[in-house]
Amino acid sequence: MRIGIIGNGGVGKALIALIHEKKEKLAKEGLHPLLCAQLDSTGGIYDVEGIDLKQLMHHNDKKEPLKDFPKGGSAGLSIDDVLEENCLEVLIELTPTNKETGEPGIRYITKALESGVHVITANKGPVMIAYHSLKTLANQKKRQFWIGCTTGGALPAINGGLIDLAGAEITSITGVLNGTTNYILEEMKSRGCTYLEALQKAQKDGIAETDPSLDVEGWDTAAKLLILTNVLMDQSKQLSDIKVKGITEIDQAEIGKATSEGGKLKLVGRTRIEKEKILMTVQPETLYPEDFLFQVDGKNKGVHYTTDTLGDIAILGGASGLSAAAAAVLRDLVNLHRSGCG
Ligand SMILES: NC(=O)C1=CN([C@@H]2O[C@H](COP(=O)(O)OP(=O)(O)OC[C@H]3O[C@@H](n4cnc5c(N)ncnc54)[C@H](OP(=O)(O)O)[C@@H]3O)[C@@H](O)[C@H]2O)C=CC1
Ligand SMILES: N[C@@H](CC=O)C(=O)O
Repeated sequence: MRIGIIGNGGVGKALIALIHEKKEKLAKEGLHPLLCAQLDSTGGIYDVEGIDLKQLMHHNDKKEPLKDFPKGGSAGLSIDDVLEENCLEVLIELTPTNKETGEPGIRYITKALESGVHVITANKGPVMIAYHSLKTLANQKKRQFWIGCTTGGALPAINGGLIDLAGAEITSITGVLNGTTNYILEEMKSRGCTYLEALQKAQKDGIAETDPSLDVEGWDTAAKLLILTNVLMDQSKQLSDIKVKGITEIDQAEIGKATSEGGKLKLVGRTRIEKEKILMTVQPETLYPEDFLFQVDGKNKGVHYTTDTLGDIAILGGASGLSAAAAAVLRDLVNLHRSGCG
């Protein structure tokens, strides 16, 4: 399977390492990913014979830009240059999330699908802004569009909803969907860290967004809630339809109050139907032991669906992390292969 990757940040580098590490396991099910192209914002590498992953990992360890890779590296290499070669079967899109425009992700995904290339993305921007049109384009082109990493990385929230809740109507979605804020709140509670110390730790571990205000102001949770709602409840909501409050004003006193009441403060996203209207909120809430998501601690996340025919379904775990996010992208690649494509 000839693949290309756009983005060589935390997730991109972890994905290269994971594909290399899992080579034999993947080969056992007939999947042989051949990385033919990788791009960042300054250029990239194109090699139709397949980029040597070990050499690329070494290059990444030295923090050298892709354009300086000895075989096939060039400044200014673009997605158009790569797609013109007609070589790729799958494009993996890993550029930063832009919640206002969805760019550059929307542009890259559109170009790839138009060229008949399957797409996997971890980038929430294009999915929250243009999921239905991108999915329609993918269907028209008989190509696949996988988004399993966009709603909590390793947490199988969206694929679980799409595949395992098929045929049921989802009547509400509740999620603790952001590992960074969950981790910050727990560090503040259990270690008495300040908000800023805990945020710096999350940034050091690579789980905070490139722009961490997306995490702490609640926008990452809102983006994931929006994707789950639009995709699983067939809605066309926008970010502006969600009432969003983050954790930036939470202090030790509020955390202490929740603890003394036997609860835990968490950043919770909710979609529910009231009087036939969809209501969506993201805000800090105190959860109690009887809540499905009470046990979601540390960098973990969780989602709770109520449905008409399948009852209550909760999915918990999937701690945020670069390798975990890369593994969620690989999961989509394996499922794409299992579906008979590539
Ligand atoms: N980190 C995590 O745990 C998770 C991340 N995600 C999502 O995955 C995506 C990638 O995350 P992450 O790897 O952490 O992000 P990083 O910021 O670490 O990396 C982003 C990469 O995209 C490249 N890039 C930026 N703009 C462009 C452009 N216009 N054209 C080509 N390449 C570009 C950057 O290149 P350069 O270095 O040259 O600027 C960089 O290599 C994001 O959308 C994020 O929301 C999803 C789940 C979990
Ligand atoms: N910043 C996010 C990473 C994955 O989406 C998080 O903290 O969960």
